[in-house]
Order: sequence, then structure tokens, then C-alpha cells
Amino acid sequence: MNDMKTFIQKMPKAELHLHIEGSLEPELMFALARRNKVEIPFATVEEVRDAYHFSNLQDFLDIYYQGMSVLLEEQDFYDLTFAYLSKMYEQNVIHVEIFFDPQGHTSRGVPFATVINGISRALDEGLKKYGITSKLILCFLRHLSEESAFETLEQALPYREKIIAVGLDSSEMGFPPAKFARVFEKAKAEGFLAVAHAGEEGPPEYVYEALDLLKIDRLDHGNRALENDALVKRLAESQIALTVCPLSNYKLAGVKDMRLHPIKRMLDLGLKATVNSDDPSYFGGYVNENYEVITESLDLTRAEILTLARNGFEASFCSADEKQAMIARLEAYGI
Ligand SMILES: Nc1ncnc2[nH]cnc12
Ligand SMILES: [Zn+2]
Repeated sequence: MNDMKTFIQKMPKAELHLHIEGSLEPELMFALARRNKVEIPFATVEEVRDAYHFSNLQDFLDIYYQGMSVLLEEQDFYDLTFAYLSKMYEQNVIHVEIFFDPQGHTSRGVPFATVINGISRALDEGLKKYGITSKLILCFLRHLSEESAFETLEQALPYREKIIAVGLDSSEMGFPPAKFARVFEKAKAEGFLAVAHAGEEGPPEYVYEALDLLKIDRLDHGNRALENDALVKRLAESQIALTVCPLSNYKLAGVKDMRLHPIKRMLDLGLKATVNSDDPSYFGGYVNENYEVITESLDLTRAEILTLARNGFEASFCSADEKQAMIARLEAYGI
């Protein structure tokens, strides 16, 4: 496994499913709580880590929304994002497409501008300092109203050149994609691409809705699509990519044993699966750790690992030329 670990570490990679607020490490949470004089219900970093045991998505989300309460100033969003990019540089991740949850901040009185300016200043710096390219995806919180999503889309319009796509996240069960069909229709008309979390906990019908009603360009998670053969066939034929998050699936109890993780089956079925970390601070691993755990549990070959990495570049929202350049770097590495 050690040489596989080195192979994964050195391989050029992309990350396409990362909630920037989910990269808030306990150490930074404490530093920002102190800097901003925000009370948090933990006395030590260890206490925070001890609280990270979840039996489902909602369990996690309650702690995730509480954690982001320390983010108040533009510099906080900069520090959060730059810390993530520094980690990605160490891991040989050369391209990232990151989600942010504006409603998690505007609902606390933090202006949209503060959030996006802090994040995008760090992304610019990440390109200058590390050569990491990036795209930003605005997610609507699906447990909130359609009206709130429309308001958020309006707030985003002055920043449209900084945002490549809209997405849909938060509590899945009981909040089907159909609820946001009109918001996505408007976003697409404004020129944004679209992604949505679907089939993480929700049924295959939610994946169908994301495809047919939200007209998504990429599917976040999609694990439960495997329950429906016709849906698998459609995903395979269209080659719409799935942004799979192995450690997240394990920590949120969707997958009880990593040896049963479906990502290898997805590849065998011809699905365009990619490897991502979701909320690395909460789930115990960044991109490399996600590759490592599936490689070890599922006995993946180098060829399968390279396919997953190639899928990440192909499924990115970069131009054809940019994709080709990244794939060339991977091919040079994999030979
Ligand atoms: N895994 C996840 N699913 C849905 N919403 C999220 N927000 C942050 N992480 C999420
Ligand atoms: Zn996610």
C-alpha cells in the first residue's frame, strides 16, 4: 500500500465536490472564535473533534451550520479558503471547483459581498502562489424556501463572472429538487451551469428530478442511482459525471463498510465517477485520503486510480483546452 500511497500523493488531481465551509478545521474555528469574540460550545480542539460523530446527514449539518458561525469578516473567508488551497497544494491537487453556502451566512447578517470577496481573493492568491486553478459554485440550501433561493440568485448576479454554476445542498430527504425547478431555470437562463446533490440519502426519483427539472450538468453524490437500472443506463450513456465522496459516505453512514463502497461498481458500470472530499475537516480526510481509503478497501489498480483522476479533469467546468492540458499532465505522470 505504501507505494500506492505515494502514487496517489504525487498524481495530479482535481477536486469537484468541496464545501468550503466544510474545510474549517477546529484550530481555525477556535482562532476565528477568539478573533471575532464568538462563543462556541467547545473548550478545546479535542472536544470539537470528539463531537464529529454522525449517524446521518442531518446530524452532521447541525454541527456544520453551528461551526460556520465563527465566519464573519471578509478576512475570515479568505483565511478559510487559503488554508484549504495550501492543503491542496501539498496534495498535488491542481484544479478545484468549490461550493459555498451564502444563505448560511446572509441568514446571520453577513453580507453576500463579504463572503464572495473573501473567497475569491483567496482563489486569486491560490492561482498566483500555487498555480491552482479554480471555479466557484453557489449552492442553494434546500431546506430553505424557493423565495430565499431566488433572493440569493439576485444577490449573485453582480458577481456572475466569479461564479460558474449553481448547486443544491443541505438536508435531502423531504426536499426534492422539484422545489427549485424555477430557480434553476432562471439561473440557467442567466448563463450559470447547474449541479445538485441527489441520491446521497434521497431516492433515485430525486436524481431523475435533478436531471429532468434542474437540467444539471453534473451530479453530486448519486450513490442511490445504483438502485435503478434504467437510471444507471441513462447516466452511463450521457456520461454525466458523479462527484463521489467516499469518506463522507462512510461518516454519514450511507456506506457501513468501506469494502462495500460503490465507486468501483460505478466504474464497472461505465459511470463517470470522480473522487472528492465533501467536508474534509468533518469527515477526516482530504482528496488523497479519499483516494487511499477506496484503493485499500476495494483493491483498486493503478489504471482505475488514473481513470478516476482523468474523470475529475474531464468532468470539470474548464474549457476543452484547459482540460486537455490537465489530462496531458496526468498522462505524463501515469506512463
Ligand atoms: N454532504 C452534504 N450533503 C448535503 N449538504 C451538504 N452541505 C455540506 N455538506 C453536505
Ligand atoms: Zn456535498
